[in-house]
Amino acid sequence: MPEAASGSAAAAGAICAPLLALAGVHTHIGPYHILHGVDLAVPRGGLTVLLGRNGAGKTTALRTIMGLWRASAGRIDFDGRPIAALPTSDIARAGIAYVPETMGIFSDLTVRENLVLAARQGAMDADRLRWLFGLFPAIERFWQLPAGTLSGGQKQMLSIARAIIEPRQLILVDEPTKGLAPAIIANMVAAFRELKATDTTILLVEQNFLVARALGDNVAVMEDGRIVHAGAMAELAEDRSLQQRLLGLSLDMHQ
Ligand SMILES: Nc1ncnc2c1ncn2[C@@H]1O[C@H](COP(=O)(O)OP(=O)(O)OP(=O)(O)O)[C@@H](O)[C@H]1O
Repeated sequence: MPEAASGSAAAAGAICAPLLALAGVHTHIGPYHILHGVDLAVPRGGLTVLLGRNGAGKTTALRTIMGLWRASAGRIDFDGRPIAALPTSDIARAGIAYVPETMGIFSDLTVRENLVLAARQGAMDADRLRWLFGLFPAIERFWQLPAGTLSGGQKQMLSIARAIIEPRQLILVDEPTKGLAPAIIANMVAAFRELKATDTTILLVEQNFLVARALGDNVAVMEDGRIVHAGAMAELAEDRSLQQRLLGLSLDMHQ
C-alpha cells in the first residue's frame, strides 16, 4: 500500500477509535467474581445504553471504569490512554464524570452549594450555569433550598447537573429514571437529548426500554458479568425476538 494511503487509513482509524474501550475486564468485589471479561466500546459522541437484567453487572462496570472498584484483569482505555490503574481523582480529571444511582448529593447543603462543590475550581462559569438552568429549570428555582427538600426527580437532575457543571468528555449515568413519574421521565429524556447535542459522550445504564430506545445510538447488553450483545440501538429496537432473547422483554408491555 502506498505510504500516503496507509497514513490516511491510520488517521481514519484514529478518528473512529472509541472514546472508551474495555477489553477483557474482570472485577472482583471481595471474594465475589462479578465481571467476567467485559469487552465494551463506547464511540465518541452520542449515547450508548448499557442494558441488562438486575444483577448483570452494569453498576459494577461503571464503578470499575471510574476506578471505584479496581479491575483485577483487563484493559480500560479512555481517549487512547490506559486508565485502569489510575486513582478515581485522576480518572475524573481526565474528563469522566459519574452519576451514581444513589446520586451522591449533599442533602443539608443548598442546590447552589452542591454545584459549587462539584466545580473543579470552586467557581462556576456563568454561561455554563445559564445553560444548566435551561436544561434543568428546577435547579434555578430551588437555588437556595437544601437539596434534601427536592423531589426525587429534582435530586436526580441536580446530580446530573453536578456531573456536567464543567464540560466533560464522558459521563456515566446509572439509572437516572428509576422510580420517577412519566412526566419527569419525559423532562429527563429532553435534557439528555439536549446534552447529546453538545460534545458530551454518554454511557447510560437504563432499565426502562422506552427511554433506552428514545435516547440510545448504540446499545450493549450485559449478562452475568459479560457483554452478550453490542450494536446499533435501532437494530435492537426493531427486533422483538432479539429483545425477548436478550432482555426477556415483550415490548408491548413497555409501551
Ligand atoms: N458490594 C458488593 N458486594 C458483593 N456483591 C456485590 C456488591 N455489589 C454488587 N454485588 C453483586 O454483583 C452483581 C452485579 O451487581 P450490579 O449492581 O453491578 O448489577 P446491575 O446490573 O447494576 O444490577 P441492578 O440493576 O440490580 O443494580 C450482583 O450479583 C450483586 O449482588
